[in-house]
Amino acid sequence: MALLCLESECTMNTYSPYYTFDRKDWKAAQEDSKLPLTEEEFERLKGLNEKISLREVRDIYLPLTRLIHLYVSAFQQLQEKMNTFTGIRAPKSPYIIGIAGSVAVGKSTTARLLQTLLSRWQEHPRVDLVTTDGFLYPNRVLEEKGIMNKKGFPESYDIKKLMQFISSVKSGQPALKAPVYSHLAYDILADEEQLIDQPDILILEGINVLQVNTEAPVFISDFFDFSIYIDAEEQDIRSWYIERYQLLRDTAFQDPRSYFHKFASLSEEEAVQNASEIWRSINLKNLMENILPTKARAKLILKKGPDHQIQQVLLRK
Ligand SMILES: Nc1ncnc2c1ncn2[C@@H]1O[C@H](COP(=O)(O)OP(=O)(O)O)[C@@H](O)[C@H]1O
Ligand SMILES: CC(C)(COP(=O)(O)O)[C@@H](O)C(=O)NCCC(=O)O
Repeated sequence: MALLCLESECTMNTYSPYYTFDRKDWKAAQEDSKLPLTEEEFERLKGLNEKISLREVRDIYLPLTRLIHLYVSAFQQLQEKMNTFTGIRAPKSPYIIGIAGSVAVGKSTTARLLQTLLSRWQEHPRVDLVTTDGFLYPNRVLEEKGIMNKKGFPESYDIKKLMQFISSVKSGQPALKAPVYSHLAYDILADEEQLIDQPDILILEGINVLQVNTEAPVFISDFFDFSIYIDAEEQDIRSWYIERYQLLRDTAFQDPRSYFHKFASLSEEEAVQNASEIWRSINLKNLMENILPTKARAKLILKKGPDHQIQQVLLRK
């Protein structure tokens, strides 16, 4: 059975650079209607984010991982052929997937979902996930630079360090270490590292991964084999940001170690006001100036509706 619908069945403009699928077309990409996930596996996925619906996993994310699996298999076969052609037994180079989009659009949920689903294939069981927040400058440096209110903007990242890291991963280097950011501490954790040791697939997730800089000779995305931009209407993302902030106020902010502990006792109304202000002055500005302009650079765009359901999938030809 065809994995993707025929051109005539798809909502497709023949001369668009994208194949455009609505939910129905995308769903048709499934091999059969039953979910090839065990109860236990689905429970594990629910553990990633209890708001994810089984229907969404079955209709959208499973077909998506099947598609990515095709790309990874082709990549792995090409690597083997190249090794035969060159006679060089080069270290195995991981398949790298970038996931971009606004703060609060659902990048980390999607990344964790894809990590879990992609690792079910025996051809690529080792799927690592790195988030670019680990490459933010520590608060001390951001304060010195006077850009504490610019967290997430291009200048707040140690981009050289991120370039060095992604280039080493792609070269197949073993035992690499990625720095770790804590949302609780709102800072880099100086005494923690994430070990990345020649995975089959590396997912790099972050608001900045498709950004380009006219002064740099190479960009992060030059190392990507596949890239995804998660898209949604601004007012929807804004309300997801505020909802998440309210949830954090009731949970993580209650922890005295939390950077935002001072906001734990805010009233409902004050919390909404505070979150709206952070959204307006930092995250919305960053979305408009630096994130949204990178959308067209992605291989695949997932367009979400107000309930987080994917309404449209655009795949670059
Ligand atoms: N597929 C989804 N279904 C339901 N809720 C979701 C989904 N993806 C994300 N969310 C919710 O949206 C908010 C932002 O998601 P998150 O993955 O943390 O975003 P990001 O990593 O882009 O900041 C969270 O509250 C999360 O629970
Ligand atoms: C840490 C972030 C910059 C996201 O980083 P990413 O992993 O996408 O590189 C963002 O979640 C953030 O904290 N922004 C600052 C404004 C705010 O507190 O929402």
